[in-house]
Amino acid sequence: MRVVNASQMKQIEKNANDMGITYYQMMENAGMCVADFVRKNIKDFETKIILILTGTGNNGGDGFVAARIIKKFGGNPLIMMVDGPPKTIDAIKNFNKAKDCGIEIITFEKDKSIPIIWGSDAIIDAVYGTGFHGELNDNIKSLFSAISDSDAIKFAIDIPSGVDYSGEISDGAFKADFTIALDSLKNAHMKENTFENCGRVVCADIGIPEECHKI
Ligand SMILES: NC(=O)C1=CN([C@@H]2O[C@H](COP(=O)(O)OP(=O)(O)OC[C@H]3O[C@@H](n4cnc5c(N)ncnc54)[C@H](OP(=O)(O)O)[C@@H]3O)[C@@H](O)[C@H]2O)[C@@H](O)CC1
Ligand SMILES: [K+]
Repeated sequence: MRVVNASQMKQIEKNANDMGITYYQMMENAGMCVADFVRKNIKDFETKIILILTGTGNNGGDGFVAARIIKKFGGNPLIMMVDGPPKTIDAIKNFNKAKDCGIEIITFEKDKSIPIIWGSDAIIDAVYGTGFHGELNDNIKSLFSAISDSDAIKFAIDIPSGVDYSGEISDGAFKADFTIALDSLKNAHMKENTFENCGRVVCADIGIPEECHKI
């Protein structure tokens, strides 16, 4: 079992990119793994509303890809941007692709968005991954609190938002039933105190060759 910190993960991704597996391709593979895992873990997948919460970084980018592939699989994705529009190049490209394939994309608004939470059968957290630091803002805390009270099945991409890669948990962090760690486990997945946030952790192969892990 491989466990890495955030800078080691960045180096592994850089090694892969240098070998020709681009960051964009890794994001595509990550979103595919998430969509496939979600499809296999939701009963009557095609009939369910799947809400994807996205942030502004590459974790959000993975979420845009997952939404597009969920739709391709015959599912019903709805994207909610909780921190504004994407800012990284690859996430912007995947935001545009999600929009172009007709997925509804809405912006989180405190109070107004809560009924959407109640109407969702599954929720995918693609707000923050290894780039998270500090504390969650109050709007996101209130959103995650409503989600914790809902019956939706909850998935986190890479790391539950509000937990940093080392395992520090900020107040109000996302509580997942499943966390899909990308390529390698991070220190956060190994800490006993993060169990309530991570739920069951699975590690997804996002196409990074074995030799890229020699760091
Ligand atoms: N590298 C790759 O090629 C691949 C990476 N992959 C994926 O990317 C993820 C890492 O992506 P990432 O580095 O873009 O960081 P991410 O976690 O999306 O968040 C950054 C944003 O959040 C913001 N922010 C942070 N804390 C905050 C706070 N408390 N409150 C508010 N905002 C806060 C932060 O702001 P800033 O720190 O710049 O001020 C920035 O805007 C990784 O986990 C995996 O899922 C895969 O696609 C495979 C290929
Ligand atoms: K996340």
